[in-house]
Amino acid sequence: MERNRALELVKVQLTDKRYAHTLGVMETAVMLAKRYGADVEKAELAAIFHDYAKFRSKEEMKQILIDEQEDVRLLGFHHELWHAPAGAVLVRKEAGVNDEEVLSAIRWHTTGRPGMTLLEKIVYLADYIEPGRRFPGVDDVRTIAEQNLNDAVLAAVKNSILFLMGKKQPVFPVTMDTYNDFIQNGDDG
Ligand SMILES: Nc1ncnc2c1ncn2[C@@H]1O[C@H](COP(=O)(O)OP(=O)(O)O)[C@@H](O)[C@H]1O
Ligand SMILES: [Fe+2]
Repeated sequence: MERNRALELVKVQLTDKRYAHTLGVMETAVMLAKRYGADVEKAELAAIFHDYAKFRSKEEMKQILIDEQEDVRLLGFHHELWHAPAGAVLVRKEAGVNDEEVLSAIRWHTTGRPGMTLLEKIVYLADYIEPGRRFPGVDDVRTIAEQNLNDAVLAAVKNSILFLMGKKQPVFPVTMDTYNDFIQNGDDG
């Protein structure tokens, strides 16, 4: 799908602020794809659509997760986690995107997963470091992202886990599994 068409489809789904974030993720994902040899067009498309379902109702997202037999553990965690897998489903159904690599990068952009693909890492990291993001540690991750993709994704995963723990919030186990995967498998992860 052409970039402007994708942006048009996404813009109406989002608030202005979230759309601005999306543009930041798009630019960052394209930059990272060029740097690390990923498919630039797929990275751009996945980034544009990554938060497509962000403002859907809890009820709609929950029903999608049940219908599509997504990981049932998600239902026991914060609904913020639901927009990523629900988004992958809706982007296929409503926007007609059928590229599994693109859909998978949307699906895993919030939690990460063990054995992340290059495209999944790029979208996950772009979401974390896009220029509009301001949280403790993000500049360190930006610096690492200039050198080593796996190290940068690991740093982002670690920061996210520590951030949630700092607020005494539950951590979805797949993110812990992602952390362990990077630690145990290093550059193969
Ligand atoms: N493993 C996790 N367990 C629980 N909550 C998480 C986990 N990972 C991310 N979150 C929370 O989910 C929310 C959405 O994350 P994300 O999709 O990365 O950002 P965005 O707000 O840009 O959509 C964030 O508030 C984050 O704190
Ligand atoms: Fe998101």
